[in-house]
Amino acid sequence: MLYTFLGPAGTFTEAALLKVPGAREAERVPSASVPEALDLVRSGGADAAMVPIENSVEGGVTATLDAISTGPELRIVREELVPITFVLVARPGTRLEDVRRVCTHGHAWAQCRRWARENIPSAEYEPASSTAAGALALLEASFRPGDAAICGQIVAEEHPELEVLAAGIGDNPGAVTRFILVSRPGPLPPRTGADKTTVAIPLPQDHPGALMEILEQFASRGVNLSRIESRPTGEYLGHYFFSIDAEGHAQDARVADALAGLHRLSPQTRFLGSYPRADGAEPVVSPHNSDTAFDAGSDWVRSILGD
Ligand SMILES: O=C(O)C(=O)C[C@]1(C(=O)O)C=C[C@@H](O)C=C1
Repeated sequence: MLYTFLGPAGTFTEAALLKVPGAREAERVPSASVPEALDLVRSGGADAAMVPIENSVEGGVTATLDAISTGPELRIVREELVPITFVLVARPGTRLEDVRRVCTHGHAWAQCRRWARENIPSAEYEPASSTAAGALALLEASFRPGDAAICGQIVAEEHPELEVLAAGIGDNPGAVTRFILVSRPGPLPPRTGADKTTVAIPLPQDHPGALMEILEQFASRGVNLSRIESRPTGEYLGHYFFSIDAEGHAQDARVADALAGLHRLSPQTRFLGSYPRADGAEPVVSPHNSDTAFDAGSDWVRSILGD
């Protein structure tokens, strides 16, 4: 297996990848951005990519939601949850009161905003493609005195040339980011009973009540949703798709039936995968939405038709 991930080494995404059994021993190639990681999988340059999808404080990672929902098809085969804690690093000799510019990933900055306002009020934010990329920029020629970065502790441990000015600087101590492992389409990971299914559903145009009808496909089959977000398709103003995580596997009859309903409503619906939940939580399924009940319903209809 050859894995890629949002790099460079030391990102939270790499920490998520290292949780995958066998990934520590496998070949791992960092990518500079989420679209680059996914394109490397599409082109066959990597077998799978680990990318962030959702943070408990800052919400969806739009770069991922957009890049997996357009272009050649990909499939999510696994998810990982990583607790997020941040440190502020700088070149040795920099004091907290000297910090004028903080380079980091947008999601990291958003999670440390309150701390930054209170502790480094004159610091400006400089976007980086990842937390580790922001920290490594401190070692480059573009460095200016007063520069600092927000990253994970691991980056500071790997780079003694950087000093930790403050630790535990996240505004929400329980912050967690969810990451997905993405492959080219292939056999689905087997159903475990504690699974998730992800879909991207373009909202049909000139169809009053379309969103309600989409949600009804899940509700009427007792399928719980764990995430729903709207994103512009980019085609024209006002055209959106919904990115949805539902509890269950496409091999569950209630989920399969909901998917068929979605396709009827919005034929461009994209199936993005059924995969085991990282927290192992099993959904509560009422008896009338069980596989047995769906089978009994189909058998009954077949008997009416004389099949
Ligand atoms: O920059 C990193 O270290 C990442 O892995 C990306 C990312 C994100 O996209 O949210 C992951 C977790 C943290 O919330 C901050 C940044």
